[in-house]
Amino acid sequence: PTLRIDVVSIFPEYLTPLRAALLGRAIDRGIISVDVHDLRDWTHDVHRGVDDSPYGGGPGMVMKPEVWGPCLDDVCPDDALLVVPTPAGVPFTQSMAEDLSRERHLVFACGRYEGIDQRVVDDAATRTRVLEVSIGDFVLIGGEVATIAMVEATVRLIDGVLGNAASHQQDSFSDGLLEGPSYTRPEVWRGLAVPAVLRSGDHAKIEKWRHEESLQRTRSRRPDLLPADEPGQPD
Ligand SMILES: Nc1nc2cc(Br)ccc2s1
Repeated sequence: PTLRIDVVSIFPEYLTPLRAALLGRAIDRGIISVDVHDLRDWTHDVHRGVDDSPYGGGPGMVMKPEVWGPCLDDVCPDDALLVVPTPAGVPFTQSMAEDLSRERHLVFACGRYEGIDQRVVDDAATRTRVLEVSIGDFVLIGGEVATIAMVEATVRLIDGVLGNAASHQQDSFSDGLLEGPSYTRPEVWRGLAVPAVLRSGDHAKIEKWRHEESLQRTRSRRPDLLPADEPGQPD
């Protein structure tokens, strides 16, 4: 395949959405491969324990290095890129998705609890490239949903995955602004009409109107995305 994806989780069934719809088709067509591993297969004890209390005290549990280490030894070769979703990670962006889509082999380590013993990442970093990545300023229960989001954002960029109808060429962040409103038939729905300009056939006017809508929406929802020369920049 163009891209090999391995995911490690204590809830492998959480990753089944990766086999549905367009991503499932990409697997069937051999564009990508997705293998999910149950971290508990690398436990040693009869209780298949994966976590323990945190040194220094505090709430919650930490995932054991003695389980994660051998797992990544088997699942993550040195030439792969290890991606560790965590609220404490660098922000995941479209640009990072583009970088990941050019990789040959991605390994996602899904943590739960308060996270994975830091020495697992530190040890892996002596052999391979490691990215600790956040998908947003909110805390999930584990890294699985973040992994699904990052895989979807990454795989859709690989040639052949999206039909050309759903091309990613005009992605909403392509000009750095938020996408404005979209409309389709009927022309009037529940008394609401489609903006007349969109039915004018005047493509220059339509393009101008759409850019203005994008700017207006970006000013109101994401002033941080505004280019320096646009009014409305946060101080
Ligand atoms: N936004 C995110 N929240 C979490 C929580 C855990 Br627990 C593991 C990974 C992530 S990524």
